[in-house]
Amino acid sequence: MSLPAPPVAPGGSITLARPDDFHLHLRDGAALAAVLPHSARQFARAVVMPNLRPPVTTAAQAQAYRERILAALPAGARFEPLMTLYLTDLLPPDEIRRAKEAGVVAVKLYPAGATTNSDAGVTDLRKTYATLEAMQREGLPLLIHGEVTDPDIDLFDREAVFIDRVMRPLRRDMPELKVVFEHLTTREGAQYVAGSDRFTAATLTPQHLLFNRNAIFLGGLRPHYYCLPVLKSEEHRQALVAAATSGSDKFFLGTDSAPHAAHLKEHAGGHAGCYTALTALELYAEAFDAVGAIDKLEGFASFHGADFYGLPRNEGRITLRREEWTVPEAVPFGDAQLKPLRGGETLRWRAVPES
Ligand SMILES: NC(=O)N[C@@H](CC(=O)O)C(=O)O
Ligand SMILES: [Zn+2]
Ligand SMILES: [Zn+2]
Repeated sequence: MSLPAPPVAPGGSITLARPDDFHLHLRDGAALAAVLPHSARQFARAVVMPNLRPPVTTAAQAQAYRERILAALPAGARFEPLMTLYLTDLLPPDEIRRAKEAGVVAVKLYPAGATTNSDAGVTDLRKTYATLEAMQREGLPLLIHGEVTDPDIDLFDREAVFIDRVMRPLRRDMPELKVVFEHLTTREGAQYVAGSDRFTAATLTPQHLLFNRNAIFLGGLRPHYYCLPVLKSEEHRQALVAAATSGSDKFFLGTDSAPHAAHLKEHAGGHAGCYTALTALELYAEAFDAVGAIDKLEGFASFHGADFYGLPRNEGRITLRREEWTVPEAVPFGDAQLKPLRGGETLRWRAVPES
């Protein structure tokens, strides 16, 4: 056990290599234009999720989406979108080579019905094995929303059951396929990944490191804390914090920032997703600082993910200052409003990118 990092005094700061976000929803059109500057301000690169309507299922669609993202960047911003394809039962193995040539960095598995815009997702992973074999050959990672959708399984157990029903058989059948278990939410998930070989890694979101499921219900139903996989109990949160701050290179930053218009979250059948891009690094800093591990943030945020994907580490830097500031309650989102997680609250860290 290493000693806790010394606390950073108010007004003090730490500087990190510029980080990357390995799990980000940017949407499209006016929504894309509204949220992209927030991510581009803090992150050098982001792995952009393909769950648009219709989903991004071909190399050509991924290239066109990448062009729309670049066109929506504020003047002078330096930000590289890393594109992904959406795995369906019908994604042909040939598309993998074309995707690789087009600069696509990964393929995303959404079990059909598991989350937002997953109706085109995979119904049985075995139907995709020829495509997964092509990915294994090309070294293209599979990113997994790891929840079973069986209605008989309790919502809070869906990740743990996924490990036994899907992850273990997949790892046995496709041992050298690179796999990222996205947005881990459980102790079982953290233990599974920590005990796996070098082909398996995981992303962790700020909300799952900072909050347990009480946050959804305290003082009334709070839809802005509702995302999928849903927040779990305190025991699980602590296991995730331990994994993130362990220094293990199998765990890295992926916000899963998932913007939905406020009126669609504050709604019967409210949409799943927390909007964290505006405050991402500050939220992670708070989670790491709370356990005296701010010195472990740089590896988690800036090195482990790039190393797993085989990308160069970033050149630029970003400073986190120990300074209080209040998160805006809402930001414009096309014709609607978007409510950032912790909107209206005071945060203790503030990110100051290098100009
Ligand atoms: N995390 C979420 O709650 N929502 C994501 C989808 C996802 O990552 O599962 C979204 O696209 O809104
Ligand atoms: Zn997901
Ligand atoms: Zn997501």
